[in-house]
Amino acid sequence: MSPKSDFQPAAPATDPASSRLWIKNPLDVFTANGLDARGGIVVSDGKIAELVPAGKRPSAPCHETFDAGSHVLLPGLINTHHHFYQTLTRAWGPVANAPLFPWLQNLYPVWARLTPDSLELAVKVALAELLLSGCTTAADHHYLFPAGLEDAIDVEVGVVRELGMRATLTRGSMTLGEDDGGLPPRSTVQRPEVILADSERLIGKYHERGDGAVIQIALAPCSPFSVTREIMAESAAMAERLDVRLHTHLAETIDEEDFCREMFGLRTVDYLDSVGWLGKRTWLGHGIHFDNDEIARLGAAGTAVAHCPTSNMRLASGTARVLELEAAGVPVGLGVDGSASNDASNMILEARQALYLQRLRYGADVPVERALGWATLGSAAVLGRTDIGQIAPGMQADLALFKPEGLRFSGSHDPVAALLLCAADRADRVMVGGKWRVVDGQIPGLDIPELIAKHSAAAQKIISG
Ligand SMILES: Nc1nc2[nH]c(O)nc2c(=O)[nH]1
Repeated sequence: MSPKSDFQPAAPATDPASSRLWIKNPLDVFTANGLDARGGIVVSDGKIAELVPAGKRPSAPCHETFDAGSHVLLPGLINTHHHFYQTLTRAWGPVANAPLFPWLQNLYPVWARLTPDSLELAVKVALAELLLSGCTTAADHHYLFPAGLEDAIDVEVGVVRELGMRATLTRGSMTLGEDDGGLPPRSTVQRPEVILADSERLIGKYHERGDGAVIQIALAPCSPFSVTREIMAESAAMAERLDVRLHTHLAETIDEEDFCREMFGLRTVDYLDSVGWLGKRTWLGHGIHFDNDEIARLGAAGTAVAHCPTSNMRLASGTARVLELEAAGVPVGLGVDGSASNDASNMILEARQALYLQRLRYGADVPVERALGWATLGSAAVLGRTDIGQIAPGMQADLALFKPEGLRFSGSHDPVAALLLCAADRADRVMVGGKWRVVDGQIPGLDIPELIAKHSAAAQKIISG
């Protein structure tokens, strides 16, 4: 039976500061902080104005109500690591069974054929998929800038704004080509001065600071085997000067660890330290192969980790030591990783994967709520944000509402646990900054069949050359 709802579709409020929406009496709620919001929450001016305890009403009148009696209410999920462009190369046969290095070596020449149009479609598919899975903020690591696609990040900004999400767009880079002992072909690397100039331009043009930021820019030399030490050090210096975050892949595979030893004579964390990256500004994609001493050093430095369980299983990269990282003080969030190594952009399913992978490592008493915590508050900390990732007064009204209904939920009891244990894969409603961006499981205004048709054609073209 569908719930009774007196929700009015998102017409712009005449006086947004005074308009109050009560998302009322959810079936269940996970606030990520232990606060009681079983009576619902009040949204006003794009933020969470009030939590309503069980059995109570809001402290002041509300102009609208949305009856959430059949919804589980979560903070909007936050994805900390992706490569949006890779939706064009999902489940590609030649690398379906390959580990990271050969996977990359086969894919680089394909990705070198990206164009502004194909990137735009790829980003739209990735973001639409994320949004429909309850994700409200996503970080992307874009590191391919072939001729004609110098404005890749500008293209991404346009799509993020169109879908009404938040994003941390990282200006990736590759400078260490095959000829110099790196992994990527020469055609995919850029000159450092080009990278640095574009990075500074993007920060000046798009980077928003403070609560409610929609677009943030971070600097992201790709990985130890694809960049020079110089671009790592220069990016760190720019990040310090312009006060933005730093992102890279680190400790993803044993091949990478071997590369660092052979190329730099260092283990990965020593390498990170040697280029000025061991600090609070930095979050690392994957972060799997650390020894005890390295975990302690990362924790002391406040360096964060984006845990990407599905990709790590798909590429057989290893299992991140998430509980030990957190115990040492490392902020940990979740990332779906690029769609060529996941191959889904689904944040609620990623939380399930994280739960199960970490249970395999640490035992069945890793709670469901801990995995939801990585996908919300943990991920917010990884991106350096204190205004999202939890349901609390003053936070941005970024929310994901799931309906545990249908065959896969039939017979389930605890609604929050059921989201992960019964494999919820689609949100019914998603709100970003007080605006509904998913309504009844759909993105208003987005023609998904048309998007799939265009995206599939672009995917075919990039593979065919
Ligand atoms: N999982 C991934 N790891 C990477 N390392 C690197 O240099 N690029 C990638 C990537 O795209 N995915």
